[in-house]
Amino acid sequence: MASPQPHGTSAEAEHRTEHQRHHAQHQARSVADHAAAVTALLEPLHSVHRTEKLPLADALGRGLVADVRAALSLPPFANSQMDGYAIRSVDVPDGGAELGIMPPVPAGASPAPLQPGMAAPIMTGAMLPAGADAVVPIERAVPDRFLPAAAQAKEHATVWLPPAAAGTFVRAAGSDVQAGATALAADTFLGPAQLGLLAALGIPDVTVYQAVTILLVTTGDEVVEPGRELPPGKIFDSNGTLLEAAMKQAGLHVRRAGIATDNPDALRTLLREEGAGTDLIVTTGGVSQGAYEVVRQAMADQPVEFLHVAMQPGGPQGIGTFEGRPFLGFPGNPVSCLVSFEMFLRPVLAALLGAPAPRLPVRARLSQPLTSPGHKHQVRRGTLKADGTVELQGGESSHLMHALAGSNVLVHVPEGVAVLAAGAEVEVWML
Ligand SMILES: Nc1nc2c(c(=O)[nH]1)N[C@H]1C(S)=C(S)[C@@H](COP(=O)(O)OP(=O)(O)OC[C@H]3O[C@@H](n4cnc5c(N)ncnc54)[C@H](O)[C@@H]3O)O[C@H]1N2
Ligand code: MOO
Repeated sequence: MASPQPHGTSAEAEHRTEHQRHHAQHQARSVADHAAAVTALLEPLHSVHRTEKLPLADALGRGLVADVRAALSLPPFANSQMDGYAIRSVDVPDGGAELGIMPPVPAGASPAPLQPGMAAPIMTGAMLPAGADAVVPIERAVPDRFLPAAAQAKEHATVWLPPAAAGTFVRAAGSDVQAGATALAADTFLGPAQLGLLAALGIPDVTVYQAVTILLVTTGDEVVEPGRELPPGKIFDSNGTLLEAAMKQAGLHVRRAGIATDNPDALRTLLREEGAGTDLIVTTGGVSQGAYEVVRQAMADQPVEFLHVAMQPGGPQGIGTFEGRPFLGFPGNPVSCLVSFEMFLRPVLAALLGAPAPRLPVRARLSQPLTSPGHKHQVRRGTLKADGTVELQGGESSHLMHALAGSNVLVHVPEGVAVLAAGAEVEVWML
């Protein structure tokens, strides 16, 4: 957390030194406080006016708007967990018993009640006949094969079965979910398992939050589209592809507007024209202290704040609205902009709209020591191994795209921690 702003009477404030004033102005905002600011900016997206009803398969990766109650129990009826014989457990004493055989019960049938002293051949998933309370798997029966229909049709066909306690290999009605229970809570992320549950409950479509549409603009006179010629002093645009892919993978809709040059008027025109109909503008670059900070310049007359978050990488950030449209200005370094997305945009949208899914935080042990600026939350990149150790990839610098590409986790070193030894436990987020 950021240290509290100095306060006191205005007379006391006047006595503050120039240095103190300068320091207060440049005090970094904590990660939590910036996440709260991003939440406040995007809160309007959490609205009943931004929901839609979709067939299940189209709702993959969205957030559920309201609780879903189970209209039926799952399983809806007691059924067999094995191919075998349905019995009344009291009919088979400890030493086993020879029982008469009733007509078989295939899955999908609604069987007649089980007569006392009889066994019904039953298939996995088939409804247990009334009166039956246990199933003996076919391989424990003698004979251990189902009789052919003709033999079974013969009168007095019998099978020897060992005893089975009541409930053996029976899947009780409602053992998964009870009718009337909350099957899924509002804001649940809808992955395959959640959609599968809705299907199991017989629900064909579901009300979800609309996908967020983002205008993504990368900036910089030095940045060239991949595939073009690379003049001296220029670099290829990696941020555009990196963030577009991250956003798409998170289920967001992305509109790319090419690369904006370091001309603020051109950038304003582009944001105005391309931003129409989008929920959020995200830019990369042009937010720090340089002489040609195009994003800062383009936002000069807009309610946009440029500040420093106590985080490395991803320290310089812009936040506000451009002509009323929510705006986030991520820093230009590739790792910085991805970390900004993972630290702010993904978790804030996940909390507001149930999607995208938040990153899975796990505890891991460092395989080597590290140092971190104690006054910042550091985000390193690493490889989580099967033995629960994490190996850092590359240093802390935010231009290390190759090291990022070799990583599968973000490694968190919280504010206040300056040194960690090999073997120290850290939180990592699975990418
Ligand atoms: N005097 C200061 N200088 C810098 C500070 C600071 O606090 N004081 N902060 C540094 C940090 S930290 C970062 S992060 C960057 C952020 O700078 P900008 O957001 O203004 O970004 P640029 O200057 O435009 O670019 C930074 C870096 O990233 C490269 N870049 C930019 N766009 C792309 C792209 N689309 N694809 C690939 N690489 C890109 C760019 O060439 C620069 O190397 O500022 C530091 N400076
Ligand atoms: O925030 Mo900058 O991202 O440290 O490199």
